[in-house]
Amino acid sequence: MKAAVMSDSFPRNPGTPLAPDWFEDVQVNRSAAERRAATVAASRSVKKDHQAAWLLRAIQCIDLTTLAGDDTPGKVHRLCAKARQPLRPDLLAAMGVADIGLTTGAVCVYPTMVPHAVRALEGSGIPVASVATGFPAGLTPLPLRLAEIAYAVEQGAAEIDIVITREHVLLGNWAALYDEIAQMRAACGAAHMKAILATGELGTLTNVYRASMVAMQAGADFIKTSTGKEPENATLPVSLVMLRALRDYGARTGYRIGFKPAGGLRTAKDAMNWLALVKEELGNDWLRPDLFRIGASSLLLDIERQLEHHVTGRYSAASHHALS
Ligand SMILES: O=C[C@H](O)COP(=O)(O)O
Repeated sequence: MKAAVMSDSFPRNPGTPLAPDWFEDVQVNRSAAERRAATVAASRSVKKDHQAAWLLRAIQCIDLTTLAGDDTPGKVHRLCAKARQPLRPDLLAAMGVADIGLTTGAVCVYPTMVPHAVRALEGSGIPVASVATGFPAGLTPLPLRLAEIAYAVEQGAAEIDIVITREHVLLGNWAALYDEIAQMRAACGAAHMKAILATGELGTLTNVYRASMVAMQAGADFIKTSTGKEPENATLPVSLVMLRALRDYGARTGYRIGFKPAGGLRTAKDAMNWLALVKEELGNDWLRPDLFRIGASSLLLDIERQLEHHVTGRYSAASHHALS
């Protein structure tokens, strides 16, 4: 099946041999990370038109997601229609951006929903991302997890969001973690791989740094915080640690890795905080869909309401908006 692909505007991370000396001595100080994250959120002062421009950028970076047990082809079709046209044409016109072809960064679904999403997005250039590898817990045998990746790719997914075995991190079994992620990367082939660390289940920020580094050494194209199903999802301190890890990896190897916070990001203010954090840590260059995604099922709804308020001076009820 023909599918959109993530643009390869820079060389893809090939990975490195496992190098524990890049991370074993690292100890992350939680209160320092929390202080720094709070400073970035508090110092953010983007207003009016500038804020609208940032929210449009956030939309371009959303992986518009549905990962629910009651997903149906119809629901996926509606989600894809929203991905093609995330904002009402009158709002786009009022902001002077009717001609930019605004879409979300991708649509993210379960493997059996991939063909429906590929069909609904045909011709749009919007890639389909599929979770795989026994999402969300990842506790199925490795051959089945690899076969699931192959299935999703075969159905047309251009991006695969894998989950890691948390046990390997909690036991410090870096070789096992590296080996499974490297095999997953091989199974992805040309599809880009986002490695979900499920940071809410890794115990410490030091583990978050170490797991991030192993995932990148094993060839991850993106590192992603959460599945949206853990008790603690994306947080700013966790994201800060992951951004530092990918900055360190880039300094050592020259490769650029993408970052995807996901889970619990629901408000325009959340989107602004994460954009500000990425900008502060990595610069404006990183605020583009091939290096930054926000995984979210309901964030678009609030961004749409805020932009409507920006244009009209009024808020509409959430129920007036199509599925976001
Ligand atoms: O990968 C994306 C997440 O599953 C979305 O989580 P959310 O439903 O909390 O936005």
